[in-house]
Amino acid sequence: MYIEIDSKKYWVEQEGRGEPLVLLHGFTGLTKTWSPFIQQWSKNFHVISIDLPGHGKTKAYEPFSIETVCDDIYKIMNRLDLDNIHLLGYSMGGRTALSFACLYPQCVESLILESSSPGLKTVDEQENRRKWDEKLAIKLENEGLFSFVSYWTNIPLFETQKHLPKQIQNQLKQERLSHNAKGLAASLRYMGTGSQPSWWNQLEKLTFKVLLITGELDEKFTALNREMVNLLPNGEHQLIKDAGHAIHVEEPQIFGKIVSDFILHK
Ligand SMILES: C=C(O[C@H]1C=C[C@H](C(=O)CCC(=O)O)[C@@H](C(=O)O)[C@@H]1O)C(=O)O
Repeated sequence: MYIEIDSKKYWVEQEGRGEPLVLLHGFTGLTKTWSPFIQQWSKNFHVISIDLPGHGKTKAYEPFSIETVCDDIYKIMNRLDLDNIHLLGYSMGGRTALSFACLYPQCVESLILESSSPGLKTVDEQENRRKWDEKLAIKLENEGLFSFVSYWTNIPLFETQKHLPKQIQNQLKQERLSHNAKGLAASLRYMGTGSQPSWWNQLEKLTFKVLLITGELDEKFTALNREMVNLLPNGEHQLIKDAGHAIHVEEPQIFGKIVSDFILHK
């Protein structure tokens, strides 16, 4: 279904009954990212998946920011009459979920972050990252989606995905190719890692349960999350053996159970 927020149209999918579990995909992902888990999770939860701006069926091309997207998610929650949500985000979706949790902590029952971060600590790091994301956005606009997806699929962060069955790799590639260059470029410019606030100093204020999940082969985000968990009053970090950045793709059985058990307090 579409939910109109001001001039934007957010694509939102819902399944199941119970406590609300809101799912936010990563860069180049979409609601379909979560398809393998919906049947399992919707047995116990009211699962809500949202296409973030620049992705999937959501139509929101004017300038936005991670803060304005969080404001929109808050409005979507109100439209759906949702109270305290369990919020799960992967990578960019995790940065968005953590941003929402810092801006609207009263709305969050629990937070699950897969391979994500609170942003960059210094202004220099943010500026340098904005330049990197801008170069990527220009690459997208100049070379087109197919060329960008070929590049993106081959960045070192996703090296572990090369060991996945070809069918899974192709499915991922088709998901990335289902977008358009303009939307992904907007996402890089307006919701890139360098464009968001740093939430590092807010982590200690988050009193609800927070589960951090990283793959042991994803050294960068595992190191970041080891630092994050020490700042969270009610946090835990699960390290997934032999997995890289996209644990939900590489170890779906383990990932699906970890999320269910965490929310059900098992
Ligand atoms: C390459 C880096 O940053 C990117 C890595 C992951 C994020 C993401 O959402 C990727 C999802 C996917 O393609 O599976 C992305 C983001 O957070 O926006 C980052 O740009 C890095 O080394 O930080």
